[in-house]
Amino acid sequence: MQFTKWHGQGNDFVIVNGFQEKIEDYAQAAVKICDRHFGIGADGLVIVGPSETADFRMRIFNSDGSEAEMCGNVTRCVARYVYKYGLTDKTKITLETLAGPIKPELVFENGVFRTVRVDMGEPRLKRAQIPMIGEPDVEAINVPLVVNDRTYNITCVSMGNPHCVIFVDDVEEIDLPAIGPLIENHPIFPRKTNVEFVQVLNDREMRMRVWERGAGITLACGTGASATLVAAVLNGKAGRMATIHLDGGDLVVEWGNDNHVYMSGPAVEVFRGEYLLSL
Ligand SMILES: N[C@H](CCC[C@H](N)C(=O)O)C(=O)O
Repeated sequence: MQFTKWHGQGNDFVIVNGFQEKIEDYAQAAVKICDRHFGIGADGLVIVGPSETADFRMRIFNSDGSEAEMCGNVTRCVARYVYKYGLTDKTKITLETLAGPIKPELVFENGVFRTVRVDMGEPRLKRAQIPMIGEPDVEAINVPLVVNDRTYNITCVSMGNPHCVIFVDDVEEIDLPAIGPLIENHPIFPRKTNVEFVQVLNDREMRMRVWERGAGITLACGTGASATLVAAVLNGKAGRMATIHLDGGDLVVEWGNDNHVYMSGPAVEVFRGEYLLSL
């Protein structure tokens, strides 16, 4: 199976051309391919294939085999991938995802590629939309969640996938491997959740570390950065545009007056190759 390996600020993915490659069991393939010792190694497997409603359909599988509704970092990589490999000559594309249509745009300056800006769509804030248990039409903004006798004030935002955002004084003090999975798998989240710990530096900058649903600690999370900005605005902690400093690099996120969230950042192809194991 031919593949190409990309990353968005260190959040890395194997991208497969679904027009050419046929994979029987995506979940099983994701676990094998994402294994960093017995496989290629990645945070996720992404298949780009035909769509009846958009330019392409993008399916995202976490390294544990679970399918995610959306992934921000790989959306930037897919936009560059389809353009670079001649699957399209458009610089503004629409991707069909389980989170709805997502619109990345390749930004060039004087003919030189600069960045990818993604229309991530609108944030969903009602508990039923996250999803999380509780009054379905009520939002969860700065509400308490008790985990191991410690209370965390959480703000939940869906970007098509669920995010639990927690503001803290010092993100470096957070024992992410210990607390991340407890919140990811908390019974209040029927489809689990991604978990973001955020330290506000000023009203235009935040530091964020993430425990991702189905993948654990990653170096960056595009939907998580988007959810972080929205949560910060809702809590009066930042303006509607900010730089999110992640372990793997920075992402710039803006919550537009059209209620769409826009995320900008790089996309890098690291290598391409042929995967030989039977899937
Ligand atoms: N683990 C996430 C999917 C990948 C999201 C992240 N890598 C991003 O860049 O948005 C989930 O299960 O919702």
